[in-house]
Amino acid sequence: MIRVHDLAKTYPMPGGEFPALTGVDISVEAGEFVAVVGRSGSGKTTLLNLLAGIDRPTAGQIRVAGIALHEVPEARLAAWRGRAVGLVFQFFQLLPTLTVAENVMLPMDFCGTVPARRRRPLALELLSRVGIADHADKVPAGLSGGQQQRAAIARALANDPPVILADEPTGNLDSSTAEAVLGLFRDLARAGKAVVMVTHERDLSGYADRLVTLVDGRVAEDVAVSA
Ligand SMILES: Nc1ncnc2c1ncn2[C@@H]1O[C@H](COP(=O)(O)OP(=O)(O)OP(=O)(O)O)[C@@H](O)[C@H]1O
Repeated sequence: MIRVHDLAKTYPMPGGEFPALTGVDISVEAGEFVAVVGRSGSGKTTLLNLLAGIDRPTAGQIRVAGIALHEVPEARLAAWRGRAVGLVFQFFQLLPTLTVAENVMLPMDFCGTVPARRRRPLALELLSRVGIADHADKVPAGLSGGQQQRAAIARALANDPPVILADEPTGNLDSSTAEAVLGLFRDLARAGKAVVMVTHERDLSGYADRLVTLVDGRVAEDVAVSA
């Protein structure tokens, strides 16, 4: 589902180019949950943004959900992303003036893949899947942090994308809520999604399948997580 080969990303800096990623090789299959760890500045968010087609690589190959992101024109990326990738962020990024159900329906409205009359029932189904159907008609501010992250995960699933990318999704949650969210990602992988999560969580056993460690923009380690 994800194939990255010899990927590089440099950022222009006053003194020259800064190499944020160099020679990165990573593969993620459907049904796999891969955690990406590394110190601040090691390139984790840069990698996730490249996988999401939010940013473009400087060099190398990056194939995600059937498309070669290093080749495809920028204009096609937004439509591709809406169907192929579900994004989850540390601070949830729910729209505060919409209800939780309306937030989940937004990607459906944007892509038009779900017929209009099916959107709310599907949003309620997804909210029930993440355990917060009772909160569908509240605005996000009326929910706890963990509940807001569940809502954001439901939104990421709106168009049934094969790939879920999460950037520190537990970074703003207490430890028991964080474990529940990790469990949701594990279950999504078991249901066939390819899940890549940037994280500072230390103990991923029982959740992630693989741990990729970035050091200074390079893959220092790519190992199975022991159960
Ligand atoms: N737009 C940019 N312009 C210049 N340098 C950047 C830009 N974005 C990131 N960088 C640099 O690239 C490196 C990698 O950044 P990145 O945000 O990917 O790291 P990270 O591992 O996600 O860090 P953190 O854990 O703090 O979020 C850092 O040194 C950062 O300063």
